[in-house]
Amino acid sequence: MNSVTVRVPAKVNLQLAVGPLRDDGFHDLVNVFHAVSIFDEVTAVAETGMRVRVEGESADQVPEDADNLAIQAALALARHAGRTYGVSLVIRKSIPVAGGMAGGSADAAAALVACNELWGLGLPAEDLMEIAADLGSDVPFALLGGTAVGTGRGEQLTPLRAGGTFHWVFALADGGLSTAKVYAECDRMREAVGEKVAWPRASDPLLAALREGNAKALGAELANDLQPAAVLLRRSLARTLDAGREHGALGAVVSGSGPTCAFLAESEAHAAELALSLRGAGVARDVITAHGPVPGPTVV
Ligand SMILES: C[C@](O)(CO)[C@H](O)COP(=O)(O)OP(=O)(O)OC[C@H]1O[C@@H](n2ccc(N)nc2=O)[C@H](O)[C@@H]1O
Ligand SMILES: Nc1ncnc2c1ncn2[C@@H]1O[C@H](COP(=O)(O)OP(=O)(O)OP(=O)(O)O)[C@@H](O)[C@H]1O
Repeated sequence: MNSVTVRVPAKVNLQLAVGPLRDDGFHDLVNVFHAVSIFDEVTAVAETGMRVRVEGESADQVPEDADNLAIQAALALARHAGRTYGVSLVIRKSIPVAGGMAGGSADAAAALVACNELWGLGLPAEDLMEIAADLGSDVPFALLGGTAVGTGRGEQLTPLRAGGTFHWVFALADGGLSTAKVYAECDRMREAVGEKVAWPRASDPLLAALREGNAKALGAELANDLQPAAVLLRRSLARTLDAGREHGALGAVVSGSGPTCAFLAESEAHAAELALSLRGAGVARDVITAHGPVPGPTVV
């Protein structure tokens, strides 16, 4: 085989409970991940050396050198296998860049799956998971897909069964937000009010709503501890979230470190209607609909 293409979804965080800052610079989390139907595609072609090219949505904002997470994933996999391998990666982006939807992590997960196949390594999922955790906190979930709760820095995963399909609307913003800066702002805001940071706990009502496939209950439980920091760094998000609520979203939340805002709808038709209203309200660069949960990286 000299070419493998993998399709990989974005994520939204249904609950992001941020605990205390650890000595290693990360925070302990309860992170309820949910993979949604916005996909990047990564094609790996056998070649000597390693290179990456990025096409599509905001491609100019993604590095095409060793900073690209997909190339880092390929290098880490080759190192793990103890051999020198070559690959040329082409990434077709649809997941918003630096949008809080783990686009870079998705590309890294897709590159692991594609290169494992291309190089005929046949490494088991556990090995890929280990490599993924070293690449970034969101990469293990990007490899898993579906719905799962992440603890530790988000890399220790327990899959969850969702009792149905949920329909989403995403409001994309102009420009991204740095994940590290949003976490730092969250710490600063907590310190400023002398908040004692509690150990993060999963929300039982949220997990019940997920199990039951109850969109109304899930909408009411969506929660993100990074949201106040993201809104402070990007004031316009307050208006975007308000617009979604005013137009009938069951729930409105910033996705991860933002600036993408996620709105839960009652049905596919309701999502289409809500998307139309949000476009009309002029509160986003673009508005797209999607559903979840969807499976993780898939060879196409
Ligand atoms: C905001 C989320 O996307 C929610 O899923 C993730 O927590 C971020 O995951 P990620 O982008 O894979 O982040 P990483 O590449 O692992 O870390 C980037 C930076 O985010 C901060 N970070 C990340 C994860 C975590 N549990 N605590 C943190 O404080 C740290 O400053 C870290 O240096
Ligand atoms: N393959 C990639 N796709 C997108 N960004 C990448 C990639 N590789 C490296 N990057 C860099 O990583 C930064 C963050 O990109 P990404 O799209 O993963 O952010 P994010 O969706 O906010 O991440 P998260 O939700 O995991 O915090 C970008 O600004 C870009 O410079």
